[in-house]
Amino acid sequence: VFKRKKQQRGPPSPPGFPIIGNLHQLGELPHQSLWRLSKQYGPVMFLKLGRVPTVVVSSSETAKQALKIHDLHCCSRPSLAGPRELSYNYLDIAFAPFDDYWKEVKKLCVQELFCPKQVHSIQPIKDEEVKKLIDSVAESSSQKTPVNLSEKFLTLTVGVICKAAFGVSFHGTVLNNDRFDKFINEAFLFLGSFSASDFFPNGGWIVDWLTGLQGRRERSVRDLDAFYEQMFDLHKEEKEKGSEDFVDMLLRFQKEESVLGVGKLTRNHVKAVLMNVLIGAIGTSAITMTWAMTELMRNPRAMKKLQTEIRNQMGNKPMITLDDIEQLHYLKMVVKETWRLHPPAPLLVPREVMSEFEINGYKIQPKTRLYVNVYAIGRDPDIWKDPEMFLPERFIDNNIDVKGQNFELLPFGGGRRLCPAIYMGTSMVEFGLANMLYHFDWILPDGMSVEDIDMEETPGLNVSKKIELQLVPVKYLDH
Ligand code: HEM
Repeated sequence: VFKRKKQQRGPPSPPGFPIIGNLHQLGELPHQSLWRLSKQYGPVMFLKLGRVPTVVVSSSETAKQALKIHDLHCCSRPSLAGPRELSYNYLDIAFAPFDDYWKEVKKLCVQELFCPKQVHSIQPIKDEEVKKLIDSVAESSSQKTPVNLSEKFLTLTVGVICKAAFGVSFHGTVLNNDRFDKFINEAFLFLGSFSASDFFPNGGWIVDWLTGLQGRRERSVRDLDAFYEQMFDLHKEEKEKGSEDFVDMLLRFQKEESVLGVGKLTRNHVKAVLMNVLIGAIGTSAITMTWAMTELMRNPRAMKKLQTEIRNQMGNKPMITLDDIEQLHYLKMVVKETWRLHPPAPLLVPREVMSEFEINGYKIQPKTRLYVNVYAIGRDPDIWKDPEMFLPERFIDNNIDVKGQNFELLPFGGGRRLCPAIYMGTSMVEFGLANMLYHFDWILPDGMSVEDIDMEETPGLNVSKKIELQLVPVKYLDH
């Protein structure tokens, strides 16, 4: 009787199979499959993913309960094979369990690495990188050829982040864009893709070994390690004197033993944090800019309104500044609307429950893996009128922001695990978009109509547009 009563108190669960449980229901794009399942089983759902008990919350109310009210019960991270290897055994911020080391290192990075002062200090780097982007797009516009915007946005963020992190440009070095894309894509795959050992902790590694996944993962760790080492060398040899970059800062923390109450930082700590910076910053920002441009192309009214706002603000000035960006209110609404429909991390980063708590009266047990489906929340018709429509104006009369306090819009997550670089990420996205829309008009390649724009997504920790966005730029000549 006791057993039955306890079971009754658990959240509703779709029926599963022995051994694999509900694994087969995840599909290629888990955030979408889980969204569909939540319509049937409700906003708190229990799944057995292989051996792992998992709870998915899919409404703003239940997200608030998890991320705010019960945050302290569930703000650890599960132990996963890819993240473990790429973070040198959890020496990073994003995948480290909730402990003293994580608390100290996150505080340090929030205060020094990702703070507004730092965002302002890297503005000259952004100006330089965006100028390269404008010049290369202008070349395509004179030849009337399409530009691969997914790739261009990635190049922009890689350029900015590498310079900000390592103090050196990697343009023209052995670490050219092609190779870097490959690194990043492989790393993303291993951080997000679910490997057998993540669901079958006792024997899954055999499957990973047999399928070759383990070998690929080890190669990816080796490649990235070699990359950090090369960048450290370049940093030592080439860096001009000047402002402190992320590596300078991390090396300074390494020397100041007293910075961390929990011990001295090693070279591997520095690499693990840099992994978070690279992976955290590059994909997310480029993905957002690409989706925003895609939605604007499908909504010419919003595109026109945004370009008019930017061009009125700029007059004939050649360079967009951070102060200009602050005046672009419609741009900010467009970015929020993009995040509502296309959150780059639609299931955030998985959490692990540390002690028992309840959501909607359902008991959640320690060691349960917890996903917050922010993709489902962004499309919830109880919160958003006409959720499938791209309508930036819906943000005019409300104060909904993305800082983790409005549980209907959570592109950066919330609670103790909130993304520490919201300002840095937002300003990167707004700056890149504003420049592309100020200097160019955009048309679809010959023979393509708005209905042909593809909206398919790629799987992974960060979900991007599957088919790269190709558009033809037309130079705006008023300045
Ligand atoms: C458009 C830009 C960005 C988006 C949408 C984004 C989104 C996110 C999300 C959803 C999480 C997980 C939150 C959770 O589990 O509740 C996260 C965590 C994190 N992000 Fe970002 N991010 C962005 C930019 C950045 C940048 C620029 C950096 C670093 C330079 C960064 C570094 C991190 C780190 C270190 C964490 C781990 C926090 C923790 O576990 O305590 N992110 N981000």
